[in-house]
Amino acid sequence: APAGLVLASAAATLESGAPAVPAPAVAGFGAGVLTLAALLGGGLPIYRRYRRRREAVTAGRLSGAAKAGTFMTANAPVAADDSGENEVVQRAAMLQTILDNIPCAVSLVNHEQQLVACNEEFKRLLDFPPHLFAGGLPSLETLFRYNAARGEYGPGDPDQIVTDLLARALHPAPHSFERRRRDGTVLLVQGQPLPQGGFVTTYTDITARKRDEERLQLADKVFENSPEAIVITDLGHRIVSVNPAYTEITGVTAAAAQGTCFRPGSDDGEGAGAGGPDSRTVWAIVGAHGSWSGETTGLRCDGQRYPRTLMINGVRDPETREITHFIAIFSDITARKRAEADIEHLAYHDTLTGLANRFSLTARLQQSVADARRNGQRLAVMFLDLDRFKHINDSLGHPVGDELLKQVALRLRDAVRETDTVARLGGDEFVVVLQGIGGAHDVTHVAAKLLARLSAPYCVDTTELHTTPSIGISLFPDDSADPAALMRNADTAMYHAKAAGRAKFQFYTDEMNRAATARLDLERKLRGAAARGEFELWYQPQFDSRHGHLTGLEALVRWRHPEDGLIAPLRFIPLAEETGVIVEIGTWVLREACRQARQWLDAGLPQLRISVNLSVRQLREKCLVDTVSTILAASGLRPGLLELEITESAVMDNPDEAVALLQALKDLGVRIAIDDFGTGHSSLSYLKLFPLDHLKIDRSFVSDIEHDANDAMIVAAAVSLAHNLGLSVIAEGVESAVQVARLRELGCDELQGFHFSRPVTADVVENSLRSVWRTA
Ligand SMILES: Nc1nc2c(ncn2[C@@H]2O[C@H](COP(=O)(O)O[C@H]3[C@@H](O)[C@H](n4cnc5c(=O)[nH]c(N)nc54)O[C@@H]3COP(=O)(O)O)[C@@H](O)[C@H]2O)c(=O)[nH]1
Repeated sequence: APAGLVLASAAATLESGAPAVPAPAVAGFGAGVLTLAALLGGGLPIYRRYRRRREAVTAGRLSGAAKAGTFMTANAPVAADDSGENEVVQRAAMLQTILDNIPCAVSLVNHEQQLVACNEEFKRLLDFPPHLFAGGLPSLETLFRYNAARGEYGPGDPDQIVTDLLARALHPAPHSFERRRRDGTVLLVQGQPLPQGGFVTTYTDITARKRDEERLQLADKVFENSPEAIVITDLGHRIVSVNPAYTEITGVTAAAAQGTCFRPGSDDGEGAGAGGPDSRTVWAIVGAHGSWSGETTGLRCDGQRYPRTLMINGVRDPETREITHFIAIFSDITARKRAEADIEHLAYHDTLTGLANRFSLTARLQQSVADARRNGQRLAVMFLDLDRFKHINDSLGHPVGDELLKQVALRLRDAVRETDTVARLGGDEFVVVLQGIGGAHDVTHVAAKLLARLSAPYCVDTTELHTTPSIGISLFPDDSADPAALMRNADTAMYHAKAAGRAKFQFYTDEMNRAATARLDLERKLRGAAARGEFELWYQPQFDSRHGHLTGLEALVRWRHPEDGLIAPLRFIPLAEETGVIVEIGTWVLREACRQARQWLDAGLPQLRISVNLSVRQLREKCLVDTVSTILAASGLRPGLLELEITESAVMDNPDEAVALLQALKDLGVRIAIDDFGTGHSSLSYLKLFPLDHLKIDRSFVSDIEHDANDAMIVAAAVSLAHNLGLSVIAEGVESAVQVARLRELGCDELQGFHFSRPVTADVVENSLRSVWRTA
């Protein structure tokens, strides 16, 4: 401000002529002309010239605060033309105009913390309501309070905030900071102290700039931290910039990459089959269409190839819309490709052996049949099942079973051509599809080879294992032209190979098909037959060989089907064994035999031993001992009158378990007989351990005993063995008086067979018992 200029709080005071300017403001000035600045209207100082008069105050003129002996001062405006006031006013107006037109908000605060000037932008930008300015320019404190109350300075006690701000404003220092307002706008606040006290402050709306900066920072972060490689090239495809992911994927540093040509395609200098288009093609498409995306094969700096997904776009100048750069984004999809390959492998392969699974076998067989039809060739489907695999799995554990299956898979794969299909359907079932075969003879050759290779011993850990395959074979087009039927027919043939004694291969025939259909029909009827009450128990008497009296009855099941009539056990017992239905049937037999025996006793008929056959499947049932015990208790039959017949092969299959099981049954008080003795491979050491009562010599040794000296010797040896072990011996299948005599001579204790009686119904038994049933 020019020398002698003083700011007054209101021009009106100045122009009133009274003691206008507060003492401090005019201190040091005597009478004469002075220029005073008055704040008018918009808040900007208006400069006016005043002539000051000073008079001594006399007693008669005392007024207001003036005292006698002091001076009274009066200011009168000087005429404009005479003092150059025009120039000052013009400059002031110019200044206000400038303030109103500069693109930021401006405020001027004096040393008394009074807002003395501001522009319209100040009110607008800081969003001050008009009422704040209704009584002229507000004080700094008013503005601070208003702002603090509306949270402009952030959280905290508004009073405290205002106190702090006012204290700071008393000693203004140059400052510059950003203030983010509650509505999200960002102001750059810059303050500058004034030489005469107070300060001027500018407020610039930098919201857009900040947003741009933040966007740039974000873009920078994305660029730096993106897991995808980002490459920026110029129009000549030369690399301008790459991000760290690029270096990570390719092994090429940013410095080394810069200036080199970016190759987005699958470029293979040696012409090896890399996937995707080459770089020239990709750039040509980008040139024509502005962008390209797809999969290509990249090359790392160590020469290793990797699959990648890549996207290239042209970057356009926002104004000219001309492409100035290209940006390529790509990622290494090695892991994804590997996972996809694994998933695909899982979908089409058996996880244990790596062979084709059922799903892919079906697809491949369809394809093979189509090829064979087109080429006029033959094709063979071989269905393989491992004999005794279940036993190995159950007794040695699943890890051993799994290892065995893996070795079988390897042997199968090794034994056939690369073009043939080898699949595992699950469990121990395998299928081999032989393509382009000449005829049945070729297949016989392969089947014999498979039989031999798969029958050779296996070594799992340190255990030597033995298994053999049963193989069923069907031929295209001979047995069927339909892939599903070829599989079914091979399965049927395999079943027949098993039934024919295992370790065999068998071609499919029409008779097999008929038998398989009948078997399926029987199986369907068998399920639930016990619940429907279709079974009957018949009984065959057993006699003392010396005195001829009745010793017991063997209970034998019969199936009376409502449409098919009486079905013999040999037709349905093996099927019931295979399907597991035997457990349901066996339980019914046991319950019915005990009930009937007890009923005969209650009817006053002689006390008799009742024999019931137990199947292998029943022996495997965990609850067998409980079942027998419950049935005995329910019937009220004395346990000693029940004899359980267990075949020799059933106990010798797993003798260690059999010892424990037979002992548990024996502990119930029942008797135990070994059935079909001589047909299995009994170990003497085990026979000793089994808690047996009876040994039943198989009828195959009885049927020819009168002519075959070997049979007689076997029976003699069995009798001797049994007697030495303290067991009694019964011979079954006795059909003639000669056999009776011979068996008596050989020391058999009891006899059973058609010679005495065929199995008969319970009614017949009852009548016979009433008339004392004995041998002649
Ligand atoms: N698990 C069960 N198996 C049972 C049950 N009922 C029977 N079976 C078994 O079915 C097979 C055939 O039995 P079936 O047709 O009843 O034949 C028995 C006798 O009829 C027959 N037999 C008796 N004497 C003679 C004879 O002099 N000659 C001759 N050719 N056959 C004769 O032997 C069968 C009894 O055999 P076994 O049980 O070994 O004593 C048969 O294997 C039965 O075991 C059942 O309820 N559960």
